[in-house]
Parts: sequence; C-alpha cells; structure tokens
Amino acid sequence: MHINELKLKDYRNYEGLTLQFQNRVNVILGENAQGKTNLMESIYVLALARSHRTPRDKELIRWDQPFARITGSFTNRNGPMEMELIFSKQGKKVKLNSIEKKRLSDYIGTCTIVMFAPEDLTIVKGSPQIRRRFLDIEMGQINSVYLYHLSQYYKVLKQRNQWLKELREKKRRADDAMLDVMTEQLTASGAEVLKRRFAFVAKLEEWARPIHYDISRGREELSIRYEPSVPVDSMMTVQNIRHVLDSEFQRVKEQEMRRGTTQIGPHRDDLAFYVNGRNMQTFGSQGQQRTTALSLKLAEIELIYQNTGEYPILLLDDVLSELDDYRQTHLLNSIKGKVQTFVTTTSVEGIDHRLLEEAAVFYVEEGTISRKE
Ligand SMILES: Nc1ncnc2c1ncn2[C@@H]1O[C@H](COP(=O)(O)OP(=O)(O)OP(=O)(O)O)[C@@H](O)[C@H]1O
Repeated sequence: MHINELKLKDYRNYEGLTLQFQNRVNVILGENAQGKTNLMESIYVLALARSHRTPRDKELIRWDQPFARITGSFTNRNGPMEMELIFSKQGKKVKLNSIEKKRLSDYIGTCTIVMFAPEDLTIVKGSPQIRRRFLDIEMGQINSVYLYHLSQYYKVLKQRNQWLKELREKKRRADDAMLDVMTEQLTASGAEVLKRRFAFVAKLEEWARPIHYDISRGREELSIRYEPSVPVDSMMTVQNIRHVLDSEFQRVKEQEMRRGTTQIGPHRDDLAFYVNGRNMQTFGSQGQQRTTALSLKLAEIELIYQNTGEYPILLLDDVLSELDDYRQTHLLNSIKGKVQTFVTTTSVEGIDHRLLEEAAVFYVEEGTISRKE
C-alpha cells in the first residue's frame, strides 16, 4: 500500500498543496513550526478519519476558513484508489473513489497506517485511556466488525450514562425498566468488543515479543496482558463473557445509580506491558519503555500485513533522532524495501544514510513544500 499523491485545501497551515510521493522513503525536512507534523497528521487523518493529536476536528481547518479537504491517490494490491475527507461545521464527510460512505466503518481500513511519534511512549507510561485508544485504533483498521461493535458500545454507553445521571438527579423513577434495556444492549456489544480485544492482544504479544527480545539483545522478555474491569478471560466465549457482564452489572447497579455513571465494561479496561515480569508503566526505564513502544509499532506493521496481505504506510514523526543506532538499524531492517515510510526531521544529519539513499526529500517552510533534488 502506498500513497502517490496528496492534496490539501485549507488543512491546518496549508492553504493549498499538491505533492507527489516516492513509494519508498519520503523525508520531510524543515525548521520547527513550519508544518511537518501537520503534513504527517493529514495522511493519518485521511486514513483514519481522526487526528492523533486532537479529538476536535475543527482544529484541523485552517484558521477562519469554512472547511478543510484532504484528498489522496493510493495504490493497493487491487490497483489505484482515491480517498477524500472533508471537515466543515456540519461535521465530516468521507468518500472512496468519489462515492460518499455514510458509515466510517466502511471507510476506515481502506488505507492502513502505523504512526510512531514521541508521544507514543505514553502508550506504555500514560493513562489507561491512551492504551484503550491505541487498541481501538489499531484494531479498527484491520477489523471492521470490531469497529462496528465498538461504535455501538459507545453509542449505548453515552445514552446509559445520561440515563443514570437523570436517575441520580431523580428525574426518572428508580424502577425504570429502560436502564435494563440499555444494560442488555451494552453487554451484547461489550462482549463482542472484549472477545476481540483478547484475541488481538494475544496476536500483538506473539509479534512484539521476539522483536523486543531482539532489540534488547536477548535480555528482555516482553509480555502483554489485557486487564478487564470484570472477571472474564481470553478462554471464554462471547456468550460466557456476556453472562459475566450481566451479573456484574446487576452487582453494581445501586452504585451506578448513586454515582450516575457506568462503572464497568470495556471502557474501563486496561492493557499492561511486562518486561521480565515487571510492569513497564511503573518500573520501566526510559529505554525499556522506548523499546516496548517501538516493538509494539513494529509488531503492528506485521499484524496489519498478516490480516490484510498488505503493508501499512509508516509515519515516523520526529522519532528517528530519539532512537540510538541499534534501534534505528532494527527499525530500518524491518521496513526496508517493503513499507512506504515518511520521516520528519529538522536536519538530515540524524538520519541513517541507508534511509536517505532511497529517499525523496521535501523541504517545508511556512506551509509550502518543495522537493529537493
Ligand atoms: N488550524 C490551523 N490553521 C492554521 N495554522 C495552524 C493550524 N493549526 C496549527 N497551525 C500552525 O501550524 C504550524 C506548524 O505546525 P507543525 O506542528 O506542523 O510544526 P512542525 O513543522 O512539525 O514543527 P516541530 O518541528 O516544532 O514539531 C504552527 O505554527 C501552528 O500554529
């Protein structure tokens, strides 16, 4: 999978832009605050219909403009295709080969992306919310059924929280049957979400473990565990998980009505990374956390390939200079010749010459980009 051409209209600090890329390595060079990350973000947003930096889509529209548009021409194993995304006050609209898709789950996954940025260390050391988002984004790209159940889950969760709040504020009768109906809907989609998360985490571990072992030169064994907020495990069927969720919701019903919010379920779960048996969130050194994050990203590349038969596009935003030679070499060996890669940097000095050899270099200055020969 690779992107051949990108067009931006009023996206962040780009008024209008058309760029043709090389299908191996593209280096985006420029001083600070010129638009390097904005460019990487636009490719990410085009594929995933959301930014990795902000949940507020309107920030993506160039200041004082009514809308932003991103268009990309790609080649995948089925041939050429075009993706388009428009953000405006009315919301976002997505098109595949000029045909509008009403459901995002029919759009996301067409182009798969792996991004590696400095803030990815927070997957290891940050809050559970960041790890859940990591899971949801990676799984959503390769599993549209997961994306469907997840969006159902969040839709009902929102309604249920609203209902619980109203119950707490005594705007509803406490014996109202509506809560039970919502709980039933929540456990139905929640069980589907949980079952798939368990399966994905097992695969992620299978791929990340040997990579981590290699990068740490055989010193570190990585394990990844999904930590649910209810007593379920990876061996259970969807039906069993649903039963457990049901009885747990009965158990916490009073508490939920008192607090006015949903206390358990996949939106409260976590993911934990262990190296040689120690939890990396609390006991990992910076280096170990970085190796873990890198192993996860490299594992994702392979997982996407296993699931779709195609390598994703890799976006390396400001990370190469953060990696020591050994880690850089490992990264380059894993992607060389097969993954279209975008790299941002303020100076080509920090970039391995093997990468530069096959690269097209673009220079960014105040929202304009020119190709350097
Ligand atoms: N919606 C917007 N409209 C116009 N300009 C914006 C918008 N959002 C961000 N910018 C501007 O885009 C500029 C470039 O940001 P970007 O994050 O791409 O920088 P960068 O080149 O990656 O820099 P660094 O190397 O410091 O990370 C910033 O000066 C910012 O003010």
